[in-house]
Amino acid sequence: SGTTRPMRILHYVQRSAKCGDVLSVISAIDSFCSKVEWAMNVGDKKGEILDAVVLETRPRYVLELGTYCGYSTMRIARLLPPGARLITIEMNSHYAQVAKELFQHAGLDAQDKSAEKRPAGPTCKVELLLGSSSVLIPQLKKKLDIDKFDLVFIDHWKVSYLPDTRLLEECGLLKSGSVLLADNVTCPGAPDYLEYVRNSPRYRSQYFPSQLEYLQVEDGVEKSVFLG
Ligand SMILES: CCCNc1ncnc2c1ncn2[C@@H]1O[C@H](/C=C/CNC(=O)c2cc(-c3ccc(F)cc3)cc(O)c2O)[C@H](C)[C@H]1O
Ligand SMILES: [Mg+2]
Repeated sequence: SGTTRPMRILHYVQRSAKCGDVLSVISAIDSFCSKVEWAMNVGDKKGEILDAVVLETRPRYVLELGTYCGYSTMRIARLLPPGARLITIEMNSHYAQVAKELFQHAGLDAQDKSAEKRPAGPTCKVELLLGSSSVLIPQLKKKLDIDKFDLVFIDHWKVSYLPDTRLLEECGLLKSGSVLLADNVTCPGAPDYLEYVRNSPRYRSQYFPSQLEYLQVEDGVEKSVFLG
């Protein structure tokens, strides 16, 4: 069988992005996906909103739901100070593998946390967990010694945004001031999630209009601050 789209992205990056240069990997993915083959990365326009929220939040503990090829993982990781931890959850082993190889090319010290033997304590910034968020979220406190997340980037299946947000609340993984940033709240849309964060007294929500990655279609991201 042929190659997959994530593999074609990886091969393009390996051929055309500078090793160890995360910015050149990010721009190589954006040029491939705007000129050769569309892919569902958050992209450069919404990516700038993501960057601004990361810089404004200065998070020490970040969670990403839906790694896919790791494009947004790299956008976030490059802006984190040493000592910060970025946990990204991906249920598809092929996508997780491609993301890991992209992290390697970018020179991001990423660890596959699903590997049994792992060095004590966080030795690296990006921790890629293979599995479903609904299974892994309840295990994060115990397995990774994480108490609360300062920032959560939500970009997995759109029907899972709301149940996983409720799960994060129930597992006590959000503190007053925690920021949720959700991609695609307009296209493809996450109507039940939007209704929840915009009407719940526990969140202060704000919509950032933008465009769907690599296209002239309207999309946007929703930033919701948990009020405790
Ligand atoms: C238990 C399940 C939940 N738990 C989970 N636990 C762990 N990993 C999970 C879970 N659920 C999903 N994943 C992983 O996350 C990724 C999934 C990402 C999904 N993203 C979209 O669907 C999208 C669509 C469009 C779009 C726009 C316009 C169009 F015309 C077409 C497409 C644009 C966009 O920016 C988009 O992000 C990855 C593929 C998948 O394996
Ligand atoms: Mg998305």
